[in-house]
Amino acid sequence: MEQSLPVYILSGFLGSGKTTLLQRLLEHWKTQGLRPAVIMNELGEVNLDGLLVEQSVPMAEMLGGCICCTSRGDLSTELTTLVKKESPDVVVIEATGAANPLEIVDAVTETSLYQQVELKGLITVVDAAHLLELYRSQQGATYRLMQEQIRCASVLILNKTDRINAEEAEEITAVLRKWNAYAGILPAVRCELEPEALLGNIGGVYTEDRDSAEEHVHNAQDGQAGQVHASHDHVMAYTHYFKNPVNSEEFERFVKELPRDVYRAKGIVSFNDTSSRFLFQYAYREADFMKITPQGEVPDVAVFIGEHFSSSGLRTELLRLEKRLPARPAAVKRSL
Ligand SMILES: Nc1nc2c(ncn2[C@@H]2O[C@H](COP(=O)(O)OP(=O)(O)OP(=O)(O)O)[C@@H](O)[C@H]2O)c(=O)[nH]1
Repeated sequence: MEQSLPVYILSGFLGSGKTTLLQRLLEHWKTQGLRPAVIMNELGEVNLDGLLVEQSVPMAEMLGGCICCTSRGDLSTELTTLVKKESPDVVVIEATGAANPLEIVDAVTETSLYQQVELKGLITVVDAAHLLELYRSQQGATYRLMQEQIRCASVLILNKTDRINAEEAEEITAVLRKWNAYAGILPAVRCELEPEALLGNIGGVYTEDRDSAEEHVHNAQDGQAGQVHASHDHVMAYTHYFKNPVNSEEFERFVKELPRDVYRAKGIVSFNDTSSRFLFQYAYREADFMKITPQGEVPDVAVFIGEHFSSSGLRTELLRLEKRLPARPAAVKRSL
């Protein structure tokens, strides 16, 4: 009998470390002589994470929206096309951090009705510090979405443990165990794990609360609270294309001072005071800048993802940094 194609879903909140893990998994499969392929979904209009994946890896991109919100058929079609065109040995679907994984599970299982694909597991990456903060405040749509991503995982990576202490690690591990009694919990920094240990730890995909999820979806359609599908309809993305380079220090300050409801940002920028271009990352109030020489034509662009933030406010600031708007007048002190 023809062997079925293993498919993994990578889930986890925005900026938790999914792409970091994806890079490790791809590396692992390639050293085993396998041909992995990726389906990447981004809320912004450009695939910046894709730049971090080696060009030889076949990739299908679904940009500008969340796969769990577009029709399931779209993902199913992408998967079918990718399999036919590239004949991979393994496929990873990296969902936007705002996606509800159960919808993606559905799309993959739908594909397996007419293709030899087998959903091997749903890996959820958790930002330990971010979850801990939300758990302590116990509210908000982000909290509910994280909870959902954790509940249906077949293995959980408790990532960014460098940002919490041992007691906090114990506290958050107990929370994960409470929400998901079945999945293995693997603590990590930068998703540094033995891929064998990770893949070996994957049980089946836990969809036992599928019925209650369906119920929630219907509730969402009825406009009631506590929805699953609509759990992230508050999430928005703003994509900014730069026409001019900006000053590196001013830009770093801008990133550092991003409003709190922007919880993820990333982009490629050219500075007028450095020779190289930079890939910048911002996740849960931590920023990272990395020199980059992108292959092919890649514009200078930044994507901001968050809840109900003012995209026009960000745009104005960025235009100022680019000197496309006059600088803000210095605050005038009132003299008595
Ligand atoms: N401190 C710390 N930072 C990390 C760790 N793992 C990843 N990061 C950083 O967190 C940022 C986001 O990591 P990604 O792997 O891009 O996260 P993601 O989940 O793919 O992000 P989205 O695709 O936007 O949802 C990057 O700047 C990483 O370098 C970790 O264990 N500790």
